[in-house]
Amino acid sequence: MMSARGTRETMPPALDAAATAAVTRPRTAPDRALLTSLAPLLEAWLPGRRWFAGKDRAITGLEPVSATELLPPGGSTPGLVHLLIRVRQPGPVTDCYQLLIGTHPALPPRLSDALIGTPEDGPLHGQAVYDALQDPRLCSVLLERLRLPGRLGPLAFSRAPGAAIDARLPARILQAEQSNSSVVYGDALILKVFRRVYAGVNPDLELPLALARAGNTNVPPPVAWFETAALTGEDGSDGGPATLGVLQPFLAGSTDGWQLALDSIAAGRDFALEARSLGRATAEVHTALAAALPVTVLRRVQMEHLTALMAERVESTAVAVPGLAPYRAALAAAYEELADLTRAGRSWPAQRIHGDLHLGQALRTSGGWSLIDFEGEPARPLAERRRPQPPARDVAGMLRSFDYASRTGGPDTGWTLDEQAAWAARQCAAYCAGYAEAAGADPRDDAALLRAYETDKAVYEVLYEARHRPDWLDVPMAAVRRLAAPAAAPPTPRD
Ligand SMILES: Nc1ncnc2c1ncn2[C@@H]1O[C@H](COP(=O)(O)OP(=O)(O)O)[C@@H](O)[C@H]1O
Ligand SMILES: O=P(O)(O)O[C@H]1O[C@H](CO)[C@@H](O[C@H]2O[C@H](CO)[C@@H](O)[C@H](O)[C@H]2O)[C@H](O)[C@H]1O
Repeated sequence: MMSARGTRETMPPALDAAATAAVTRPRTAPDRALLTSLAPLLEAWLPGRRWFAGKDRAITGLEPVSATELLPPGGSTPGLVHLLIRVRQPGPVTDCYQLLIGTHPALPPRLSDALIGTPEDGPLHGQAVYDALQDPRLCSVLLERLRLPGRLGPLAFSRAPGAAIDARLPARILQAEQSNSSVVYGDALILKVFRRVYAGVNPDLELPLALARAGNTNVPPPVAWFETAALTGEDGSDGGPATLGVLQPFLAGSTDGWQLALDSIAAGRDFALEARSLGRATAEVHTALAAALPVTVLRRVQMEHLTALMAERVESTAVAVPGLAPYRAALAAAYEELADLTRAGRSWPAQRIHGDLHLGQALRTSGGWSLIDFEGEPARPLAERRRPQPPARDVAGMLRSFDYASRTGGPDTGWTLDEQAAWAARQCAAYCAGYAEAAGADPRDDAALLRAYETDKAVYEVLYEARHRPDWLDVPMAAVRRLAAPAAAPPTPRD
């Protein structure tokens, strides 16, 4: 576990006496009475959250993992309780979720959208219980905790050496529906609070910390973070501490690559210079990760495992999205081609990578591109996400994103399908050329690997769109049709 550093400091004037008392008064035991009174409200509230992964299954029970007071609940002033709960649902694993629960004797109307409910009995009887991350005042309490490294019950707060945190920065909640919840403090810092929590260090802390220590500047360096003491693993084992949240610099004035790409399509501008520079930034991050963290070589056994996972994804997605079924065999051919190469003795270098790279994960500032959100594919077990993988997976993710941008922005501009494909091909070529400049190797030279990863990502997207944005389903389905007919789909073009 990363050790808590630093010493206690005097409290800033912005926090009141109640907050001062609470942050130094830990309460560690899971509070069953508290959860019992909250359970019916949470069971109704959780399925409506974008970050709740179990929307397709009924909740059969909630179990407390820990309940930690940050401000005493139940009184005449707002309270704040940090909760970790396991959500029981049919299926082999029970997910653990992080909730920050605000309590208020009379919830102000500005917080009405955050209301979870009002318990009819138990310790919070009559109090409004709400999502504390919607309340700037309670978000400030969390920032104050991060300013003061140390322990609070099972929670451990750490700060990067030399990092200064001004706890008076006003909090603003990012409203966009995301996999997690993020709070911006005064346009200077952003705190990502992980909602679904896994035993072990989250790559969204691990990789940016490793990159910061290696001097890489393409990723915002963690300023502070918090963890919980040993959490049981997904398989019931003792999985060790789990990362709960990461505070990092907010890149004010940045625009994400997705928006920039759509703007450039709408304005009829080319994006190739940006794509090229994004390719270079990706390669620089990969090079730094390979130097900072363990690397390996994937031989036959590992590649067979990898291609088996890809094939499994096709099968399970075809069950959930029947429109994919006719392409199953043709898609699997891309994975077979890789497996054939390994059987012939070919091996591939693997290293830690981003794992879910797309244009929305790239922020353009005046100083260049920054990459964010190193969590990897959120639905996969943490151990799998932390395994070294071929960097081509990230490259393929970005290539898919250029295809998405052209098919989303192109029709509004009146482009034909050929014009959309030509735009995407130009950006893919520029991105790969930029990558090659910085990495010394061109990802297009490994066409079988790139095609397998593009295929795997397109299949992932089919399920993602079917679940979250059915109107967008045809974007990855069009890619599936193209990738399933490789003779008609030329390899990624060169400049
Ligand atoms: N360092 C940052 N600076 C500016 N904006 C950021 C930063 N980190 C994240 N964001 C914004 O917050 C959004 C959510 O962050 P992300 O890490 O992708 O969270 P999630 O895991 O919930 O998808 C991003 O789409 C981006 O717009
Ligand atoms: O929430 P995350 O950023 O972790 O990623 C998920 O949501 C993305 C959509 O917001 C989704 O990305 C897909 O759509 C993008 C356009 O909205 C496109 O640029 C990506 O290439 C495409 O994969 C992502 O797959 C999903 O994991």
